Amino acid sequence: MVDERVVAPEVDEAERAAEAALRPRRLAEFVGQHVVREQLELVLHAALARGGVPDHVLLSGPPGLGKTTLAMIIAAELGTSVRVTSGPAIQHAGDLAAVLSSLDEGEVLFVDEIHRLARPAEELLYVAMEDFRVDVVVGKGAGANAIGLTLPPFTVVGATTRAGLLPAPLRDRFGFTGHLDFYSSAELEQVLRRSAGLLGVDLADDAAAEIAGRSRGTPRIANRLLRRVRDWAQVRGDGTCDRAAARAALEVYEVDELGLDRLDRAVLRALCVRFGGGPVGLTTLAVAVGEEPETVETVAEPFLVREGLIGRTPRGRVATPRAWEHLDLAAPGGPASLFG
Ligand SMILES: Nc1ncnc2c1ncn2[C@@H]1O[C@H](COP(=O)(O)OP(=O)(O)OP(=O)(O)O)[C@@H](O)[C@H]1O
Repeated sequence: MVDERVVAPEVDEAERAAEAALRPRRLAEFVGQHVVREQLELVLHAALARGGVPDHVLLSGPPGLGKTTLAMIIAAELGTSVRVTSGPAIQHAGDLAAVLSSLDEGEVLFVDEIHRLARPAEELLYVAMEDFRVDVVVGKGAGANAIGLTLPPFTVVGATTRAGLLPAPLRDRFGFTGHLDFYSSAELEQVLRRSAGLLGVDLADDAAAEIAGRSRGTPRIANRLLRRVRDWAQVRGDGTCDRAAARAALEVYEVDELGLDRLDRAVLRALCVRFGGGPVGLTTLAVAVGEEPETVETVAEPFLVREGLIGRTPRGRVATPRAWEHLDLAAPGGPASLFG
């Protein structure tokens, strides 16, 4: 159930290509995130005016909000190319040394999930960021020798969903940190209209609003839902992406008006109906919906908490009045229960 979630904020390899086609290429096309955009624009344009490289950039925020897109945009704005790697892809410090020593002057090195770099690679990286130098070890055992290599200036763009997990020495090497926040519905509508144009989909305004409202503040989810609505319109409808098509398509995928899917609603319903609104412990709640506690905690709960549908207390999870309202149920002790 979890792997196929249409509202998952993560992406798999198959979807990457579809996403790449929808990526804004320049800052001016990047929707929303006004503060980060303006700050970045200053950093980049000042570097361009000086003819040097900008400070290293750290982008933090939940998945699907545009960190990779911004990294590509930074390279484009600087008129340079980008090398892409990620924390988990770098097994040994030597792998990172090889990447660093092959960088051309002014290039951007994008390190996704930078908080997942192994400690030796992390140390190598912050020395390289500070001094544009990397020590390459040649040979093995007693005969091993470290040779210092000077690197041409370059810019690291690091992306992380967990800025707090970055060790201070690495975090401090970033001269600019931008935090990406969830998008408003109006911003997501703008993302959707732009994507629809690129996909050749005729998207009615009310359909854009309908999809945006169910996209959990995340452009990746908005674009994914748009593709599902387009499919529905082609197969079941007459190709028109209007509000009726959007509603029907998203019903097929069990995404409700708030953007909750089947698992989210199962958790909410169990909490309200089976446990009378809680408090109930995570494990008990997970057993009630037939999932692992970790799945409930990492997949369903963050959005339910963010939406103010459930609360976490020291004694367990509790349903808020909004949860009962969303499920169309009368809250215990509420006015409706006096009569029901
Ligand atoms: N501000 C934006 N304007 C337009 N489209 C956007 C914006 N932000 C993200 N997108 C689109 O959303 C999709 C996901 O963006 P991206 O891959 O950059 O997210 P991410 O934060 O790097 O996620 P992850 O960390 O999971 O890789 C892409 O198709 C991208 O084009």
